[in-house]
Amino acid sequence: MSTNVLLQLDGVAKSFRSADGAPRPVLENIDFSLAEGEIVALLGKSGSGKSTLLRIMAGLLAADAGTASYRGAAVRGPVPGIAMVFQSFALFPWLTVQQNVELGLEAQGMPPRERDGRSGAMLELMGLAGFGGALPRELSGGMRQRVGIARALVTNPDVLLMDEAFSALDVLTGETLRDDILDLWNSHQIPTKGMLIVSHNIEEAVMMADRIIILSSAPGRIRNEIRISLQRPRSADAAEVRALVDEVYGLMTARPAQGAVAAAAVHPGYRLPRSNVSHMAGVIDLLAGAPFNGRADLPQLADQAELPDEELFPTYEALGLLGLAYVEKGDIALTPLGQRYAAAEQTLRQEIFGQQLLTHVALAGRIRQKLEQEASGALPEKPFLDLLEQFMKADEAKHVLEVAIEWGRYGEVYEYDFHSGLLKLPDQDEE
Ligand SMILES: Nc1ncnc2c1ncn2[C@@H]1O[C@H](COP(=O)(O)OP(=O)(O)OP(=O)(O)O)[C@@H](O)[C@H]1O
Repeated sequence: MSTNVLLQLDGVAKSFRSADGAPRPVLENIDFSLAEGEIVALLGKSGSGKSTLLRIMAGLLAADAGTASYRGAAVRGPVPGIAMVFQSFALFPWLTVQQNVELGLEAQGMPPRERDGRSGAMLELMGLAGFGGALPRELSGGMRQRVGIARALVTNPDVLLMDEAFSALDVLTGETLRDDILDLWNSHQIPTKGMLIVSHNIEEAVMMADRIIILSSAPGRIRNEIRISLQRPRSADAAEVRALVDEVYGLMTARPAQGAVAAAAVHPGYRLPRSNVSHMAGVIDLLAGAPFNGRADLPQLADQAELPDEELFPTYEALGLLGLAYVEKGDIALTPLGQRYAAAEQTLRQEIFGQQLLTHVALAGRIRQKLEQEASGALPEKPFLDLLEQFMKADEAKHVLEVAIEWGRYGEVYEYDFHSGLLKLPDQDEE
């Protein structure tokens, strides 16, 4: 591998303002480089700043501190040699496939005939021959993302940045597209020299990357780096691949204060993981039963759970927060309380859950306390949203409150009226 550096970040930091105007650090002290010949995957929890980092690299966003450079020159805006593929495809619906693909070439001032030749060749390479005249809505999700990738690659970028490019697609379509891109890369049919991919999918990262970087959250910092020296193409079933998936699982789910001892209450502005109660109960039941009997290797559990990593990680985190299970060295195990939950019938399950929620999730405790202080036992959700917006964007605050409401209703800690948007103490009369 050549040591020519394509992208480099030195001491990069970025904050966004929260609703009350206070800066909220999202990235801190990031040193990173992407060399020629490398594919690097960036993993991290939702909100750890992966997209922000990619946008800084692409010149779409300025860092507050530190520098971003491309081939030694500071990045101060979009750079012609760097192309990006988005999860949402980001196609113009009123333009044909070919017109979408040619956008970047047009911006470069390329004459129509040359554009036509280039886009035609790229459409063919991406398996889209014959679809140039179609509109995006006439295509399947997988085909649309092929257009997104063709649009990025048609400019012959030196560096390709992919932000969860496959996660909106069904598993098989995503894997096929990923393999196609790796084929193009391995066979040098594209001139791209380096790729940086953001993913939620550990297997995808292990299958593609020469290096995996794991970001910690709030603020995002580089927490781990794993080098992978396996030849591509790799087989998902190869023992080395499985071992790496295991290792990365372990690193991703490691919490600083973990173990059988339940964690302290998380801050009221903590981004509660988006896990629903049925996923949590499902994972507990799976873990408690045979063959796991209380402890499982994470990838094995993932196989059995039939849920994608995006759903499982928040669930592991939620179970950890609530002291029902913990993750350790690539395994997940039930705590004694988690065992009790697994053995209990519904009412006791809800009681255990509610108690843990009040003890370990400060937001739930706060809601309950404020409701108890109200003569009517009811409050609008607004003050709680305002509280959360001190720590996160409005749409995230809404999601976090939704999680707290779902968990609180299950644990019978408080009620929520979807019509009035009022939080209430549980109806005592029904007991
Ligand atoms: N323009 C913005 N204004 C305010 N806050 C922002 C902005 N863009 C991102 N953030 C916040 O920065 C944090 C990191 O966001 P980012 O999208 O980079 O995370 P991510 O790791 O890519 O998350 P995900 O995996 O969910 O896509 C989040 O808390 C997000 O709300």
